[in-house]
Amino acid sequence: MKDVYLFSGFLGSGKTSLLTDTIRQLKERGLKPAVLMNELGKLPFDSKAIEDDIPLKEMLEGCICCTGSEKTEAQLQTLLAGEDFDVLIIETTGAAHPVEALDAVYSPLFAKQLNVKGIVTVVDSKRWLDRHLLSPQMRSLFLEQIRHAHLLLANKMDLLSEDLQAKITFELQSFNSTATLIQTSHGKCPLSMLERLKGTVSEKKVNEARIGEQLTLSTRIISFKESVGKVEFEDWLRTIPSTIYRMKGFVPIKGTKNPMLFQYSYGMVQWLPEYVKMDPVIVIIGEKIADLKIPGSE
Ligand SMILES: Nc1nc2c(ncn2[C@@H]2O[C@H](COP(=O)(O)OP(=O)(O)OP(=O)(O)O)[C@@H](O)[C@H]2O)c(=O)[nH]1
Repeated sequence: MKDVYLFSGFLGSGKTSLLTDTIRQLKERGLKPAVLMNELGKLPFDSKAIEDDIPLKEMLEGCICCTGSEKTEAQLQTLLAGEDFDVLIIETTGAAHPVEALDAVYSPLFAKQLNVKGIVTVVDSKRWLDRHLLSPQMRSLFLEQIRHAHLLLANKMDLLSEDLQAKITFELQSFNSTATLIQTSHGKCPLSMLERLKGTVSEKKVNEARIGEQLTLSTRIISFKESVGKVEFEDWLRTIPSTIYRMKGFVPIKGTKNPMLFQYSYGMVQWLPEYVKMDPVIVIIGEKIADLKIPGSE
């Protein structure tokens, strides 16, 4: 399994700085990184920060979550098939919702090859202090990126007094008390902090940190043991909590030759026939998903 890190954070928060420093540390350890970068809101020279020997896929026309997951899947497949690497870093655009970016990475096609370690959100500490100046939509995105992080970097600490550094750390921690938080300048985060992330996916159990009502986004991969009736499955879908944000994969439906392609997002369901016999596996992304009983699975 290759470790995958998703770098999230508002525009200009320090993601590229984190990326270049992480690559340096990985190389020092003799590990080979690969990078998937999207260029929305970026200047083309951003990718020049990545040295030539690093496999790099850029998504110039848009962002990882809105160019369509097929495209991301294709990019990942090309990387997996054609490049030799140990660790994949995905730098999302500062305008991407981390749930959607995560969604693009969790294709059932390579669920068993990629070990998604988690979302690392870089917070522009000055912007945190000035968040009331953001539009409601942008503020909400900014807060979502922080809320869903598994590791939070309170960055640009060099620009703040000690009092403000303490204030921000306290505020961020109370906003997302499940993430590990570290103070950084210029995105300098020890590799060990990244490696310590437990990963968000497990076939058997779900890694879900729970403190009070605050939950971290988590993921489960479900393998089906037997075919299910379509009506039965759709009845079950009507019972699931609204904290299930996304499901996708291949469901073995009674009476069909191959498992059907299944997509679920925000209550919307889509079924498509599949002409190739794919593994009957779905990926679920959401909160409070540990106790879900899925028809047809164990
Ligand atoms: N003073 C200071 N400047 C920083 C720090 N981190 C990043 N910067 C600067 O902030 C600017 C944006 O940093 P990047 O690393 O490019 O941020 P980014 O999140 O990749 O930016 P986008 O790709 O545009 O979203 C650059 O000019 C960095 O040099 C920091 O900790 N302190």
